[in-house]
Amino acid sequence: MGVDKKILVIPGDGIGQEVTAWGQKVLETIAVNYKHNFVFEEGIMGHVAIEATGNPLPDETLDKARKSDAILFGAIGHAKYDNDPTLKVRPEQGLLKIRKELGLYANLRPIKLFDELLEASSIKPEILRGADILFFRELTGDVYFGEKKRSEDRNTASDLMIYHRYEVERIARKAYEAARSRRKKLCSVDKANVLEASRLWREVVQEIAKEYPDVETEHMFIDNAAMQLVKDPKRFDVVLTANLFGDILTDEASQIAGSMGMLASASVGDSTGFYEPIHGSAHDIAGKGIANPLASILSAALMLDISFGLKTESLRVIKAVEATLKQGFRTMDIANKHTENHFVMGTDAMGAKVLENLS
Ligand SMILES: NC(=O)C1=CN([C@@H]2O[C@H](COP(=O)(O)OP(=O)(O)OC[C@H]3O[C@@H](n4cnc5c(N)ncnc54)[C@H](O)[C@@H]3O)[C@@H](O)[C@H]2O)C=CC1
Ligand SMILES: CC(C)CC(=O)C(=O)O
Ligand SMILES: [Mg+2]
Repeated sequence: MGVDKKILVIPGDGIGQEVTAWGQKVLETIAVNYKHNFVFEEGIMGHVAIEATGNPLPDETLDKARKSDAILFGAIGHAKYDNDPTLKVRPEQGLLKIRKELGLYANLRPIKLFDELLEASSIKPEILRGADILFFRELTGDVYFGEKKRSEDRNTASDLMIYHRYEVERIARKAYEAARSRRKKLCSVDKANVLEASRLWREVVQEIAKEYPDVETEHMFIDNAAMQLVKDPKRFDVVLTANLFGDILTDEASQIAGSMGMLASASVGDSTGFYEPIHGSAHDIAGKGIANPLASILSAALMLDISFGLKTESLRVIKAVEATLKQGFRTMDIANKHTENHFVMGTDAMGAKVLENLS
């Protein structure tokens, strides 16, 4: 028996538009192959929404999001805002607001290296082989949501780094539960030697750790973690961290998987699930048709598994990606200059190869 699901697709800006089309096509193909009924709606967010309505997250999009079983998101952002920090209405506000409004406090970012991409990374293969990390990045607190201030003379600015006990408790429990079904190791990353918000974080994680005596807990400072991640990525299993640290560490960790274009994510919490690549709208390559669509396709796989419980279908998508890589097909970001038998192609050709491997 197939399942009925309502999926909201928010392509957003830049390469978000280009790659999300392939995440959606993969979901459509899975629906046909496994006789599910997926109904798709589209919503706008980010720069495109500001241009159309003046609002980076129009009420209509938020409304559709609340009514959906899952959301497939691309990316937001536009060079115009990056180049002019004085602009008050910004694409990123849309993404932050939808995360907060939907209570998406846990952002899962799996870092899994496909063997075929061992040579694509800037890190040595012997350091990378076997690396498999699951990040739990807190997503609705921290400096992203604390009070922002600018003095009247505009010469002083501050962003409040704020955490409440309950926010740390709920994401810590989720991370520990995940660690239990993996290698039973959890590393909590903070800056408790300096920051009061991190001291609360560490205190709460130490308390929650007592509920999970079967999981080995380690606490690490963010600066050390950033170094250890590239020195010896295999030492990590589950990494639990705050919003800002998780944002930065996972971009770094994308090099373990070969490219930003390979990393998918799932944001979960109080209601619907939200699935997106970890990358942004990538102005430098937007509109050129060369972005890697695999992060969006792998985000669709996470949706099938986490929101719909369709593990077989999710694995089918991952296998199709693996098969595509095994056949030597590569987008520019994961091509190895030293290998002759790679076929370097654009977004649409790569997406089409994955679809072929799904059929
Ligand atoms: N979740 C989101 O919507 C995010 C939005 N942004 C926004 O995106 C805009 C650009 O930000 P950046 O700092 O440049 O980060 P970015 O993640 O967009 O790009 C960083 C680098 O990775 C490359 N890259 C990213 N995705 C790729 C893909 N699928 N295939 C091949 N290469 C890929 C880009 O070409 C660029 O060189 C900004 O406006 C920023 O605010 C940034 C990060 C996350
Ligand atoms: C653009 C930010 C709001 C978000 C970000 O960089 C991320 O979620 O990875
Ligand atoms: Mg980021």
